[in-house]
Amino acid sequence: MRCLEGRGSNGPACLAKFRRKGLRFCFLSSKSRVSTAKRLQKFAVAARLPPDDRNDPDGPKRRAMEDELRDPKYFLEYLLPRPLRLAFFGASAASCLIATVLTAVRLLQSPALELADGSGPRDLLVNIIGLATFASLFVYDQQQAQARIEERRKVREAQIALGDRELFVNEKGEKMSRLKEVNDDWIIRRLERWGQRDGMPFVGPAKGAILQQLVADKRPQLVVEVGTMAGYSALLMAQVLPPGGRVVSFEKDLTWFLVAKRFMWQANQGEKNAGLETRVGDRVKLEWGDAREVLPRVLRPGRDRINLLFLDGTPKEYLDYLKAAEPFLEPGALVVADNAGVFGAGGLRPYLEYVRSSSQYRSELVRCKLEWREDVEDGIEISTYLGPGPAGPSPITAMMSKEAAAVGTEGSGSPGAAAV
Ligand SMILES: C[S@@+](CC[C@H](N)C(=O)[O-])C[C@H]1O[C@@H](n2cnc3c(N)ncnc32)[C@H](O)[C@@H]1O
Repeated sequence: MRCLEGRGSNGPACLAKFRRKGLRFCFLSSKSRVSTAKRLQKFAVAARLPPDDRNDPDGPKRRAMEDELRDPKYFLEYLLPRPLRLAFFGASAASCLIATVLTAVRLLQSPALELADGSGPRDLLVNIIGLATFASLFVYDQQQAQARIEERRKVREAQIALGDRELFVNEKGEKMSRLKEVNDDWIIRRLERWGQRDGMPFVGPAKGAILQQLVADKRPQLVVEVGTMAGYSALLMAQVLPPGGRVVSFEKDLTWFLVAKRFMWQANQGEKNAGLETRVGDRVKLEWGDAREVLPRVLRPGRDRINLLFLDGTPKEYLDYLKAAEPFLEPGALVVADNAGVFGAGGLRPYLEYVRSSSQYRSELVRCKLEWREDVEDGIEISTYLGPGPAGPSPITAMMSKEAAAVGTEGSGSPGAAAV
């Protein structure tokens, strides 16, 4: 916990100290076995992000730096090399030009014949359109590249000013700059700054601390997450996994999927440079697609047993995610649903009714604040999967659950075994 509280000025020193002692992550104390909602809530309050970014005179520079991380063009650039794009546009424009000239020459040589059968003018038009299209794409790409070069220059300057980038002289004596060794903590701090500034729906440090504590206690071999976004929660969970553990995270939005891929890659660099064999980013496997369809295809029946399922996608789909993942849940697995407070009476209602009334789950709400907001109450629903039982809740249980929700007694879920 000291480690989390010290994320501001003394955070790196604190983390280095823990690492020297061979600890991957450290919480308040080893005897802190967090099992009750109250304890988890206390934990969340203590882990709040220090106000190191508020009234920051370097704010504009930080924004310039982080804009790099938000622009999807950069992620496409990262995956699709520009030389290939230019070669394709250039070659296509050149072949259209050649075809245009050849068709024009043919038309000039035998105008009567070509005009009679109609193919000459049509070919000429098609080739001219192709030429115009590919030439425009070529020029547009060049212009975009110039704009990006300029933008990157500004980003580099901002990174140097903020200490994220260092200057060095290469073998040829040229002055160069490079990003400092980055690792998972660096990425997490960056994402927290971004999240706080723009109110991004990352799980945030307070709920993130609860999540980490659950993972640290549960020691899961397989964590499945629905809703990766930039990979903030996936990285947090990966940091505290036991040896051999992995996180499989599903994201349906391609841009976010690529963003998260890049962050996972970056998160590995510090550890790679330090010569470490196992890296936090490697423990996260990202899957692109709607989790409702992709999850049952990606996990192997009988082999992949989920020990912790974290749901943070579209609220009204939570029940579908759970149903898709249920055949893979290990008895005793934890199912953690974010935003059970803010969406408890809305999109999450069918999900909450299900886990609170089903005999297959024991469920409770851990109240906490919404990420980045001290004035908005939220909560995480933590349900324990008890194993396959009778199909679905009894009508009485379902009715009691509905009544309880109607009078606003949302909270400790009814242990299904007692209710049936
Ligand atoms: C609240 S954000 C997740 C934040 C992330 N867990 C974190 O704390 O950093 C929700 C994400 O879920 C994704 N999503 C929504 N519905 C999904 C689905 N059916 N399958 C996979 N991803 C989904 C969205 O594209 C979005 O990126």
